[in-house]
Amino acid sequence: MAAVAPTLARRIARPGMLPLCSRPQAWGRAARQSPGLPRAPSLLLTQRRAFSNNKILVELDEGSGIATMKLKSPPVNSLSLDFLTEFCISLEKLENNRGCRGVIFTSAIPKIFSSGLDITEMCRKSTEHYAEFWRAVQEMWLRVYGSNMVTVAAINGSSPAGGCLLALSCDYRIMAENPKFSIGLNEAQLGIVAPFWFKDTFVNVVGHRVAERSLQLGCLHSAPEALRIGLVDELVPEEKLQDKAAAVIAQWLALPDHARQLTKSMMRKLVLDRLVAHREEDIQNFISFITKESIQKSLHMYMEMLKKKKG
Ligand SMILES: CCCCCCCCCCC/C=C/C(=O)SCCNC(=O)CCNC(=O)[C@H](O)C(C)(C)COP(=O)(O)OP(=O)(O)OC[C@H]1O[C@@H](n2cnc3c(N)ncnc32)[C@H](O)[C@@H]1OP(=O)(O)O
Repeated sequence: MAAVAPTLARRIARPGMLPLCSRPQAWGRAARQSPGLPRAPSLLLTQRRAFSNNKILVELDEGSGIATMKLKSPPVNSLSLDFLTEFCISLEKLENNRGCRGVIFTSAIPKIFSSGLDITEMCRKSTEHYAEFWRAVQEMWLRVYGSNMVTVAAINGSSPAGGCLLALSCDYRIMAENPKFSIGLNEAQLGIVAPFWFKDTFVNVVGHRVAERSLQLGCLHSAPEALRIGLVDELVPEEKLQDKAAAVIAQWLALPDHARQLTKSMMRKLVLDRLVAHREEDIQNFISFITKESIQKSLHMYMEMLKKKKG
């Protein structure tokens, strides 16, 4: 962990402190600026503001109000505690900026959107570490799924498990039309189980039957198959992905914010409230599950398999 990171991590994870997501988000937050006429972002003569931390590059186009969060944590954008902490801090900055109305999540790493939760964070660590890590995973989901902003995933690479969850939590998913890229909640293949809020998010996107089959088999779907089952909304050539994402956001932002935000809140509130109400219990469930010797063995074997595949 980088020198500064434990402090950042504690900001999110310290018990007794208000978690960041306790601020009202899609439910009960004032509407953002009035949208005005829809404008194509590329036609605007506007100022771009950029900020970054170690793992995420953020660029905000102040004219269109659209930000891009580029995940940049080599080799595979795995969602480590440090990464999740930096992600939530960057997203909070955008949430607090009333000029920012939409966010595109994409990757700066070729061929990989995100490889999901960092498996090493779940192997042979202390109970305190597991609690801190899992709270950060919850925080990422609560923030993205509950965001007032329009969120679009521009999926420019493979996106298993936690990477898929990030995409599923957005309002719209556009994937590069490369059949080698895959996406899905493949937890079962690792011998682990997607928690109820991963499952609920998935069901809300693809429906119960498709989700059940896909989750039980731990499927990773190729980009064309992901489109067919509704896991992503459209496929575009990779070079057009960012422009398409900006165009989609501009279209969504053309509607009055309060109507869109209240509708989003109505659609997502039940699922969000369920985790908020059972957050500590969910952390305890994670710890009981992940500390089982059989689960640790499964994760170890999976990591070995990844290494063998390489060499
Ligand atoms: C009763 C119910 C209770 C429920 C309680 C909860 C239970 C727990 C729930 C946990 C939910 C978990 C969610 C997850 O996200 S688990 C992670 C799933 N991710 C994967 O399966 C992806 C694995 N990775 C890959 O398939 C490939 O790496 C990938 C396609 C992403 C890239 O392939 P590529 O060939 O380009 O790169 P390499 O495979 O060589 O990988 C490079 C190095 O990166 C390491 N790596 C890859 N993925 C991860 C990862 N997710 N975490 C940590 N490290 C990762 C890989 O080992 C290589 O490392 P080395 O260079 O050191 O060998």
